[in-house]
Amino acid sequence: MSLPIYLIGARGCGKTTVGQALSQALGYAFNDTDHHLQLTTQRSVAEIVASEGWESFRARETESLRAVTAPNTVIATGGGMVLAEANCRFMREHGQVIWLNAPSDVLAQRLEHQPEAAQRPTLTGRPIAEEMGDILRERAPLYRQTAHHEVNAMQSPERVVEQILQSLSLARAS
Ligand SMILES: Nc1ncnc2c1ncn2[C@@H]1O[C@H](COP(=O)(O)OP(=O)(O)OP(=O)(O)O)[C@@H](O)[C@H]1O
Ligand SMILES: O=C(O)C1=C[C@@H](O)[C@@H](O)[C@H](O)C1
Ligand SMILES: [Mg+2]
Repeated sequence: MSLPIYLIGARGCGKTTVGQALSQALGYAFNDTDHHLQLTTQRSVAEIVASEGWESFRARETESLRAVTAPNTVIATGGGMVLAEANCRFMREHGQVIWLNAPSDVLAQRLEHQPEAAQRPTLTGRPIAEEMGDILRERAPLYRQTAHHEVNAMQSPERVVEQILQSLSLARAS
């Protein structure tokens, strides 16, 4: 039995895309806190935020994190999972945490190409490039502190998977 692997990072860094590929490479299950929340509530992120507000969404995502945590599972987390210190502690204590790091202009470009507005309602009300700059300034220290390993998420998803596998086996050897 192996510990879960949590992928953390800002919107658009590839947690869902890379997480699915990583789970296949390892023969692990895959789960995603945003998808879990959608399935259990039958509502999108935008709908939950519109009816209950961000604070309620954040409480629900903490529950999702706990619900999807299982051995031999790759878990893609919501971009704001690190905002609650208890979530950061929980992930570090229960598994290996990987930060997929990419600069805000790359993230903004990906999100402009594939906005998925139901999954990603605006966080600040500002244009996407500015929003991602603000969000990364606020959250980069949290991603950095929480992660056991940081991986450059500007590479192809296949390459990101390889780098994660490398970090994990290096970690096991040390
Ligand atoms: N390494 C990559 N290179 C190029 N494009 C990528 C890469 N990873 C993801 N993408 C693209 O970026 C977009 C966002 O990816 P994805 O949904 O996996 O991000 P996410 O981190 O799960 O975002 P969220 O926090 O909103 O769930 C998608 O269109 C995806 O195809
Ligand atoms: O960055 C964020 O705060 C978010 C990212 C998404 O994964 C969703 O969890 C939600 O849209 C909030
Ligand atoms: Mg995702």
